[in-house]
Amino acid sequence: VDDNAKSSMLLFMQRLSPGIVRHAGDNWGWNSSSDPCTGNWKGVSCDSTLQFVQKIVLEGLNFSGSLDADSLCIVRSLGVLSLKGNNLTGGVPGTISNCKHLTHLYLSSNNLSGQLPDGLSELGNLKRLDVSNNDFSGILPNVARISGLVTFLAQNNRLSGALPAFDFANFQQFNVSNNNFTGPVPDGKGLFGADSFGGNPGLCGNPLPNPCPSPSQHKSKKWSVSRFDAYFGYMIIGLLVTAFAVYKISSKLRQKKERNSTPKRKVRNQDITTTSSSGPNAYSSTHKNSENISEFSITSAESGASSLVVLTSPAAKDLKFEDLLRAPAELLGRGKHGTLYKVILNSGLIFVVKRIKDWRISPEEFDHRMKKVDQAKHPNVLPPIAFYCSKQEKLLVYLYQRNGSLFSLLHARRGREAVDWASRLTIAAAISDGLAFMHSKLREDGIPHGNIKSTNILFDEKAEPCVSEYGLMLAHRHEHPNRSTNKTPEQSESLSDAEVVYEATASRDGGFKDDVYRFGVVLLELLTGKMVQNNGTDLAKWVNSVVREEWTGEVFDGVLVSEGASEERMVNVLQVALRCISDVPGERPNMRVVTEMINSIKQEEERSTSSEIIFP
Ligand SMILES: Nc1ncnc2c1ncn2[C@@H]1O[C@H](COP(=O)(O)OP(=O)(O)OP(=O)(O)O)[C@@H](O)[C@H]1O
Repeated sequence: VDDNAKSSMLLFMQRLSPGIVRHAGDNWGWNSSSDPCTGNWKGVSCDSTLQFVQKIVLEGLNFSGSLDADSLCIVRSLGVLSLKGNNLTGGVPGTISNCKHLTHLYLSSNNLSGQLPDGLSELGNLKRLDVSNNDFSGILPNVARISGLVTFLAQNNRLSGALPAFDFANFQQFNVSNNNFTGPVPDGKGLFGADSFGGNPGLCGNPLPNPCPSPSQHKSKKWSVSRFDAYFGYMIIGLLVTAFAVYKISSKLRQKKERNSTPKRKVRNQDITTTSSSGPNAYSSTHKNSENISEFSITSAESGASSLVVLTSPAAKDLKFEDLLRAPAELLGRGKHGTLYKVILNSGLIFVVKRIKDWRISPEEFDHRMKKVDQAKHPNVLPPIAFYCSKQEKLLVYLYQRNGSLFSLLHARRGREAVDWASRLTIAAAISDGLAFMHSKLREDGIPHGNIKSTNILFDEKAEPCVSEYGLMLAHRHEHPNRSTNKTPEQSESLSDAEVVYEATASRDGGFKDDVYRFGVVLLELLTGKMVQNNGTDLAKWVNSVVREEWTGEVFDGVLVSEGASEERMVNVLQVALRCISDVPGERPNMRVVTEMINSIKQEEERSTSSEIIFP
């Protein structure tokens, strides 16, 4: 066994049970002076040449450490790992995906916790996986995609979410009972009974006794939730209006004075018409023809008027705030930065409305940012359609994009073909082009994107990729770059991961460098096909460690490798990504340079594929 593998095994053992090597007797092996295959290391079995470790079986030994997959998976030949019946704690690291030759993984009856990593679903040779009797939670990675899996045991955990679409025809053992799974049981073809699925109150359908609700029942529930949200919005606005009316009557004089003393918005001379609404909210609306911008003022108890500002997109021509508020809203998601609703207007136009939370930005600055973003138009950047901003509430309207996001394209394929290399390269080039353009237009104003990630890369009606939510976050940090340095330690500790990344780069240029980092993570997602967690720091760390170990080939998505994508060009894109995710912001190239590099790789790809066409 080579020295590297041996020292990694020793490290793995040290983490599994700190001190065991020192305290166990001579019959234990596992020390640097002997060889794992010839030195009788406990639980280790090797191939017939005694050069490659094939099995590590350490069951019921009271080990109370953690599973160090980073070290273990350096033993490339490992096929079987069993750590059943110990007291291991912590999670299963995503780097378990590096144990490419694993066929049997037994981790049952420990105290392991956290989410099972997506890396498990990349173990394409796995036949038996047992994670039962632990404390795992969160959604299951799509282990159903491992075609040779014959055993999957995950009972007695706290796993949740929907079950992936397992093809039970191949299975010999299957059990997910006593978890928190929800939704329908995949078609079991009668092979597994209720004891394989029981104890999950949210699971339904055959072979469980509770049938699944029909789609119409489901819809009406969702509908009523979204209706509730819409009416809740009406109620708040209604209350504000009433409060304002009372306030107005009781202090007419004072209010008049206040209005006179409040600096007025500049209103151009042509234009103003006022209408009132008999809808659930009382509006007064003003319409400006100049610059194609309409403003609908909503009366509120706040200082000054707040308004729906409709921007220059032709899709927004006749958009009115009351239409938006009256239309049924369906909750699309609750992200870190707010809630997203899909709103279908009577006209058939479909919008999404983002209700932004906790953004300390003044209405004036918000107004300025959104108008600037609207003016800098690029085909690969989704323009905002309209916005509403008061002290309490910030709403941003975009056109609904029915072709989904890059995230769903890569990770929620639902039987679709995997995205090929040429398309990934095209997406990378288009997005970097859009970002480079926006950076050049908005650098002066200090408006970077702020939140680039694959869920914010959408495919428009022509299936062109475009980056959404440009300029949405972190504005206050650009305006006050020094604010971060005045933080107390307690304040600094309470920063989110995104803020920490940002804090590290806080300067006028910091947000743009932060965009480059996040774009680098998107490149890694395209190259590896892996999901991004923790703002991409995990993925970046993993890729860096694999590259350091000179197994660069291992980082690429298996489907790209089997498609025969050019390794040279994948490596070239990887090099761009690694520069983008440099820990030192000053070493990251700017988006213009990134675009040039990606476009030249794309051109090379196009040249080489066109020269592969053989003419008769
Ligand atoms: N204009 C749009 N059209 C269609 N789907 C959209 C649109 N904008 C966002 N989505 C999708 O809706 C879902 C929820 O979006 P949301 O922005 O709330 O989540 P997020 O991007 O994960 O979080 P956040 O932006 O707050 O960090 C995502 O899957 C996203 O791809």
